[in-house]
Amino acid sequence: MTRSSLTTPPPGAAAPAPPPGAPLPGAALGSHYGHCFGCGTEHPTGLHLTARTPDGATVEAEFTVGEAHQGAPKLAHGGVLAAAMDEVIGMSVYLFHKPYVTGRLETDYLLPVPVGTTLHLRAWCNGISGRKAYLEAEGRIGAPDGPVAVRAAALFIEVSMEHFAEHGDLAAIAAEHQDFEVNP
Ligand SMILES: CCCCC/C=C\C/C=C\C/C=C\C/C=C\CCCC(=O)SCCNC(=O)CCNC(=O)[C@H](O)C(C)(C)COP(=O)(O)OP(=O)(O)OC[C@H]1O[C@@H](n2cnc3c(N)ncnc32)[C@H](O)[C@@H]1OP(=O)(O)O
Repeated sequence: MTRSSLTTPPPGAAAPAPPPGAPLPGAALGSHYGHCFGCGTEHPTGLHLTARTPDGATVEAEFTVGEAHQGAPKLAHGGVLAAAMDEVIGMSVYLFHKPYVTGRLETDYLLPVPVGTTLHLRAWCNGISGRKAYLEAEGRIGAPDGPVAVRAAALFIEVSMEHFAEHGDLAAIAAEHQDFEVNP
C-alpha cells in the first residue's frame, strides 16, 4: 500500500480490545443506517454491503460490481470502489463502538475490476491515537485469497453524537441505534 504519513499510525498506537457490547467474533454487523449508500437496506441504488467480523477485530464483506457501478464500459468506477472501501473501513472502526467519520481516504487501484466481479473486502485497524484511528482495507477478486485489485488506507476521526445532531439528522440515526446516547 502506498500510504501517506497522515494514514500511518504513530509509534506506539495500538488497536484497543473491543469494548463490552461490541460485536462478538462471527457476528453479522448489520446496517448502521437504512439509507446509507454503502450498507443501507432501504437505499434503492446503494451498494448493499453486508459485513461480518470473523474474529472481533477485522471486518469482511463481499461486493459484486453491477451495471450501475460502471466507469468505463463494463469496468467498475474507481469512486464506487472507494465508497465500498470507505464503508467496510467504517464498519471495522465501529467494532470499537464509538462514532467515527472519515477524515482521509487513500486508495490504490491495482487491477481493473470488470462488471460481474465479486470483490472480497477486508478491513482492519492498525492503531488508535487519541481521536484518530488508522485503518486499512483490501479488495480481492473472486475469492478471499484472490488477487488484490484495490487497497485503501484511512484516517478516521472520533466525533461525538452531537456531530450528527449539528450537521445531519441525529434522530434518524438514534431511531436505529438505541445503544448510542447523545450525552453518555
Ligand atoms: C456515517 C454515519 C455514522 C452514524 C454514527 C452512528 C452510529 C455509529 C454506528 C455505526 C457506524 C458504522 C459504520 C460506518 C460505516 C461507514 C461510514 C462511512 C464514513 C463516512 O463516509 S463519514 C462522511 C465523510 N466524512 C465527513 O463528513 C467528515 C467531515 N469532516 C469533519 O466533520 C471534521 O473535519 C472532522 C470531524 C473530521 C474533524 O474536525 P474536528 O474539528 O472535530 O477536529 P480537528 O479538525 O481538530 O481534527 C482532529 C485531529 O484530526 C486531524 N485531522 C482531521 N481531519 C484530517 C484530515 N482530513 N487529514 C489529516 N488529519 C486530519 C487534525 O489535524 C487533528 O489532529 P491533531 O489533534 O493531531 O491536531
